[in-house]
Amino acid sequence: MTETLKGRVIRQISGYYDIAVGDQVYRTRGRGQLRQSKLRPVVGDWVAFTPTADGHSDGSMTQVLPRQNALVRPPVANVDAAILVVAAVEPDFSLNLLDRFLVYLEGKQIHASIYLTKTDLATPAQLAQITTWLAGYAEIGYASFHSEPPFAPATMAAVQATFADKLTIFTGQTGAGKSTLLNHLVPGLTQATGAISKALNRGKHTTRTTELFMANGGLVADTPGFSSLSLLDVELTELRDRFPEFVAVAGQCKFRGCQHVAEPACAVKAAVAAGTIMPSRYENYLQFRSELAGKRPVYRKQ
Ligand SMILES: Nc1nc2c(ncn2[C@@H]2O[C@H](COP(=O)(O)OP(=O)(O)OP(=O)(O)O)[C@@H](O)[C@H]2O)c(=O)[nH]1
Ligand SMILES: [Zn+2]
Repeated sequence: MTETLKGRVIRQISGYYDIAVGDQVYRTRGRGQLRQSKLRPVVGDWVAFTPTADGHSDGSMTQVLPRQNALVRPPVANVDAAILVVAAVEPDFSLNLLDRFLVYLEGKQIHASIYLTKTDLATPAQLAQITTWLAGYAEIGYASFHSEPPFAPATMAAVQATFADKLTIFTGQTGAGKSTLLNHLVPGLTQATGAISKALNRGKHTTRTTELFMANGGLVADTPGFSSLSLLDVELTELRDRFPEFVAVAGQCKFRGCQHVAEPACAVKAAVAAGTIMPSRYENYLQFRSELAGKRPVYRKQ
């Protein structure tokens, strides 16, 4: 009788699931009752499985354990942390897009850190403006990193130090520099990816999805394919809860259900007027609200 082990799906490829238990990786297939259950395993899932006697090939996965959270595009479960990669220029820095990503991640109970790329391409004036903004985000609780010149060892070490015992995703706009940054943070990552694809590609069609990499005692994932259109996945009345600095003062609003829009004696509006909440955050809140109000309730049917 083989024992049942618990591990974490780090890669899904051509019908196989690679499961990490510490540093050891087991290749498994989903089995009977798992196939019947509706819950399909994704990377990041904690699962139960029985390895074969040699421990390395064709074990069977029997159970997907409950998830703490799950991203849909791309599918990743049990995400602890996110590094939101934003470029200073090319593509242009956008507070609106930054807030959109943060709102999305807050919905998954993920408080992101921000990494500013392409500092070498920005003018000193642009950099000064952006770092002032980022100081405002740090006060909300969104720490940020940036490096001049790019990828300085001290900055890389500071980011790597956040990885331990966590699953961290790298997300952000296409072209912001996620993959480039990850290659600096996880040396050998490109080669490892190539080696895995080659080992599995026995002349058959190979499907690859997001993959988790072991780094500094944790797991990291690149997440390509995020579209800004899909980021506002929230009910209109719940949007306010995704702005931590609003939540922090909302207890002082006169009305319990205050949406911080037209209500009198609103502590959020008072804080914006006093300069303790960034005006751009409040403006983006209002803009997201009007976008959500204009949406047809396609998700509310069931
Ligand atoms: N000058 C400069 N170029 C950079 C920097 N970071 C990334 N790039 C370049 O920006 C381009 C896009 O970088 P990627 O790492 O592919 O961006 P990505 O976010 O992974 O993009 P997607 O895979 O499309 O989501 C590449 O040509 C990189 O070489 C930087 O700090 N400075
Ligand atoms: Zn209010």
